[in-house]
Amino acid sequence: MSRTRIKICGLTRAQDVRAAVAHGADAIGFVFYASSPRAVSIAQAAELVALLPPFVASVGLFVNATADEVNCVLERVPLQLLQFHGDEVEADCARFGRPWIKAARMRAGVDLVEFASLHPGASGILVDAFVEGYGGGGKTFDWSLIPRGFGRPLVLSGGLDADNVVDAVRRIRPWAVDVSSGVESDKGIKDTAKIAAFIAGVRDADG
Ligand SMILES: O=C(O)c1ccccc1N[C@@H]1O[C@H](COP(=O)(O)O)[C@@H](O)[C@H]1O
Repeated sequence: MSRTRIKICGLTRAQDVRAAVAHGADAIGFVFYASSPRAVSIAQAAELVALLPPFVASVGLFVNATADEVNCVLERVPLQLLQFHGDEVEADCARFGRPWIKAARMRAGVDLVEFASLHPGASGILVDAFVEGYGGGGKTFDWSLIPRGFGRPLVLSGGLDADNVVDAVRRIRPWAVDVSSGVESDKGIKDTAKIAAFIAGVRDADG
């Protein structure tokens, strides 16, 4: 069984980037959504991305951004993966020539297979709880909405933390997990001990 990849999202400080990398994160997410308390400026993101060593991916999170807004970020920040977390359709996501993932906001009635079929070019489908403000709400959802044998790389997110991630990984066996609130002491401020415990939990579940 392959190792579950780990993305830590919503970083705003150099020490948090260093901590996530030191504890073994595979990817670091930067939020380019002005309404988020974790939003970073282009200049701030460029400085933080420069701290990443080889083989730790930089991910840019966007919510209903215009092409100009995304291109403006891409001109200054070397992002390896784009995460679209709003109401974007396939064409909105595919126009930048970069690998991308698409978030599904999960609640009763969402058909994940149908959702995924509408985003054939996505490298993976991220599942998050349906919350006001599009994401980063620290809220779990009913994991039984994820069909068995989903067939696309699945990124599990939404209210994960060190306490529930072991069970989540054992039950769902996602390609990757993504966490923001569950490793914070305050919005946008990560807690090194929580990052360490979260990553240890994933490794424990991987066995
Ligand atoms: O982090 C945010 O502020 C954010 C804002 C808007 C959309 C998505 C956002 N974050 C993503 O939300 C999920 C779940 O986060 P949490 O662990 O429940 O806080 C995750 O994929 C973040 O990347």
